[in-house]
Amino acid sequence: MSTISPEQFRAGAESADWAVVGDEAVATFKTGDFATGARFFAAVAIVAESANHHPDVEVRYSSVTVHLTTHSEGGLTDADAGVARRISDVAQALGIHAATPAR
Ligand SMILES: C[C@H](O)[C@H](O)[C@H]1CNC2=NC(N)=NC(=O)C2=N1
Repeated sequence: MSTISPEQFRAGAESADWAVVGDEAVATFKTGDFATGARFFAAVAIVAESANHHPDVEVRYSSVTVHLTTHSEGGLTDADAGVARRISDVAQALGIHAATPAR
């Protein structure tokens, strides 16, 4: 699997939640409290396991930040775009909004 451009990632992720920063895509979800963050992380983990593609996740009291990259390729791939789309879908289903990424 070869790496993709930021534009290709954004097209695949189909969501404005994500910013491309260097070799990774990052989104911060405003969960509001720790219990919601834990529930959201559990849903992210299910997505990651089913895709066999795992993000780095920071769970904080009122937000969860998700970092996606393909370690084996050293950059963004279609796997990252696909997992990003599914994570954004899960957030929407849980009523969780992303912070507007810095462009
Ligand atoms: C053996 C296993 O399939 C690989 O280690 C997978 C697991 N999850 C992964 N996740 C991410 N983000 N990058 C990878 O290269 C990767 N590789």
